[in-house]
Amino acid sequence: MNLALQVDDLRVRAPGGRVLLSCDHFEATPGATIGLRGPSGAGKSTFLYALAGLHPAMTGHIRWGAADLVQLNDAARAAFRRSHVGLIFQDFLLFEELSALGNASLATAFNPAEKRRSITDTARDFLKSLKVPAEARTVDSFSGGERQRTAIARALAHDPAIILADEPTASLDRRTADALIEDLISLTRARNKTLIAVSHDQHLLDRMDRVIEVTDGHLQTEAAGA
Ligand SMILES: Nc1ncnc2c1ncn2[C@@H]1O[C@H](COP(=O)(O)OP(=O)(O)OP(=O)(O)O)[C@@H](O)[C@H]1O
Repeated sequence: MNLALQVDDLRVRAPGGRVLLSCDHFEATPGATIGLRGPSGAGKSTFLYALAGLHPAMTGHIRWGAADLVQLNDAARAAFRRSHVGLIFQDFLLFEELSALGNASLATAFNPAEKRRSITDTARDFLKSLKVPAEARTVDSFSGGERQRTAIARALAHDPAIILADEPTASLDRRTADALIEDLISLTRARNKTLIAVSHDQHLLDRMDRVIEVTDGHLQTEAAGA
């Protein structure tokens, strides 16, 4: 399925009606890797959440292939996310009483039986390569970095075509962060996934095809490379 991204006339509003983010036009071909950077409060996370169809107050168009997330209802947006989007949030949203594998393979609960095995296997592979204990402990005992890596394995386990990441390396030490960046980039490139990542991490931004500056609720002209 061709999931090229095309955003047009997008306005994302706060509950009071204030425009948090405006984007007249933005596009990305499948397989693109794009970094979003900018000052705190500029609207980076807002844009990322909008691209996932997670913002309640949007007008305009966010088209991933034939699906326009602005026009879809909540159930259809959720179905689109389940099939095509891997989300790596800043606050991880892990289930404390589950193991890393339990969290990373959560998508088994929402997918048909024939996909469950491959989701669990992929989750296990990612946890191993990210050096997270898969089943020894529940995640309530994990460090920030272990939680982050668990969240990343979860985002990738159902093999989504689109990966949206909010500061994926934020709580990792340099070495772990660099290893994670390599994993994310090699996976994205090998399987032609689209990766859009909010980050202040120059190591991550350096590996992206494009870096977009977000300032004061607007996407700025593109800077090539860093
Ligand atoms: N639900 C909301 N209601 C009102 N204002 C909001 C809401 N959500 C976000 N904002 C505001 O929108 C602006 C953009 O927030 P956003 O989280 O997108 O910024 P950011 O660029 O990701 O910042 P940071 O780097 O600090 O995470 C901020 O001023 C924030 O306070």
